[in-house]
Amino acid sequence: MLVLPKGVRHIPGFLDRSRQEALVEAVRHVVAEAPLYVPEMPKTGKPMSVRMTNCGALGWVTDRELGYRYQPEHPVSGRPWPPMPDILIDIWRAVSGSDKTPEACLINFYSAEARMGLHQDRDERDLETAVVSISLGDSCLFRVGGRSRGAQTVSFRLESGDVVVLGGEGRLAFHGVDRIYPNTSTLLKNGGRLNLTLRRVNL
Ligand SMILES: O=C(O)CCC(=O)C(=O)O
Ligand SMILES: [Fe+2]
Repeated sequence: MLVLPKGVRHIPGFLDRSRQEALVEAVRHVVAEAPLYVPEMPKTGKPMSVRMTNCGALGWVTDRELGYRYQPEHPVSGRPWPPMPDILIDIWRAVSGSDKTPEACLINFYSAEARMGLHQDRDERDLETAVVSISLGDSCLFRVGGRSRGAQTVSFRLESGDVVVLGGEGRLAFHGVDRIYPNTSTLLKNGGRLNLTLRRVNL
């Protein structure tokens, strides 16, 4: 049996197909207002392999000059992020264990070749409230470990409709996406994987 690090919760199949479809529709509206863009790593300017956008009051962005941060506007269009759809707030209420409302939803789009290296989510002022992560579309191999980079990690598949909660001792767990499994879902017409992470940013 797979033992997850303390505070890391995997909820397989949390969203049924019709809620997944509703969420994809909501993401389409967000992306129409706030297009996916290619984020750059701090200092090197190396492009990340995922494309990103956000909804909610604040969005997580990165570029060479200013690095990782939250800001209220899209870095390319300069416009405010679209509001957070109610369906996301409902999911947050159901699983986050927090009375506060999420301020940020980062939307990551992974094509077949995209990955995300092992990292901690620590650009928030609030490092206590859980991070809630929703997977849609193609499956991926997700890896999660402890609070130090060198700690042992476990890997498992995330499928469309799964939710992962990083809370409590798991809030600062290192995690990443090692690979996408192409053509494993029919949810997104053109394939790929969407990941939505809901976060509280300010205390
Ligand atoms: O795609 C995922 O499942 C994880 C995304 C992630 O870790 C992040 O956006 O910080
Ligand atoms: Fe993360």
